[in-house]
Amino acid sequence: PGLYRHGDRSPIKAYPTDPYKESDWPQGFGQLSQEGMKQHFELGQFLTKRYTGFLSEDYDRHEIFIRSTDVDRTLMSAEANLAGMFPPNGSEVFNPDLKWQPIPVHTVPADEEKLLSFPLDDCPRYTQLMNETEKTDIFLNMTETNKAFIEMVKNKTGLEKTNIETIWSVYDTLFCEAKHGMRPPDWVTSSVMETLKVLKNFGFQIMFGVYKRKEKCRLQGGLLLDQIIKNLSNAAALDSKQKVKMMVYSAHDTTIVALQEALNVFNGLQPPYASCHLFELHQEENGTFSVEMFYRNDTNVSEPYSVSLPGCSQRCPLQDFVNLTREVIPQDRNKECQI
Ligand SMILES: CCCNC(=O)[C@H](O)[C@@H](O)C(=O)O
Repeated sequence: PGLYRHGDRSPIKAYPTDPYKESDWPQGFGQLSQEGMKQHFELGQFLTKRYTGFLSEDYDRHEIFIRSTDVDRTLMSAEANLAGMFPPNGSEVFNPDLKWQPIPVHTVPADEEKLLSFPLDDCPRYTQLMNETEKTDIFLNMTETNKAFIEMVKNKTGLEKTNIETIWSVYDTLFCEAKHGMRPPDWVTSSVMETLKVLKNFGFQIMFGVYKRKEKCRLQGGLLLDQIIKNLSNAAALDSKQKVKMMVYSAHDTTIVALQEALNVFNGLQPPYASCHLFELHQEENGTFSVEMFYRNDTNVSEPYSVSLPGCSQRCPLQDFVNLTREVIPQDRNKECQI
């Protein structure tokens, strides 16, 4: 299975005093840019190259299944990714002037999405854990230390309330504008961006970690990890009818963070555009199965980073992988969410 974040996009929104408005973006807010399309086309080429010999050269609908959140930027990222993975050759060409073939991208309506959108907002116990997180020393120190800075951002941006979450949004908007050559207002110096970045990453760290990580993960990313483990176990089952060799999930930065915190391998940084977490199931000589994980978060290096589950070797026996992750897999999430 592979999980990736969509590619480069326009900001989700503007802050009140932002000189740039939705009309300054070719497709408006929250939309995949051509840079984002290229990023996923390239990731698709990487995946096909990496799995040459495992996946058939030609697209085979029995071998790969793609699911995306029902959001334009993730649906379009998956389409660009598949254009990179499976350009048609020979008999697959349906239009000689077009090196592209349609490949299904599955999804579910946003209000029914429970696998790929995090944090899920249907869990009172998780809300309680987040309220408790905001009372921890580490959170209070972070907000106290940056009190004047947050106040300055509030005044400059015209935001009614500023907290760690809304700071994420200001950083995101300024980051997207800078990436697309839009000059920031004078108050946005490089040190302001650096502090915003630290606070933004802190926002990701507290989302599923820092305080009661395991319980937060049981209620959030553990749902996705449970599904991935089921995919791996089915593939390893002797009588495996499952022909699907690769499950691909097209999602968001918070999806990757939720999953990586459940695995206790999160590096504390927002996953970059088109970053990709890979699980590979390998069969050993003796017939047993092992899981290897990789995280491709830097396209300047040719190979993705190996990622080890804490307490297990990089090539982790499937049974150990299941045992070591059991504590973040919810047994009865509805019950665990009640307060
Ligand atoms: C409220 C906006 C939430 N942000 C998103 O959905 C983005 O896709 C974000 O998750 C990302 O990966 O950029």
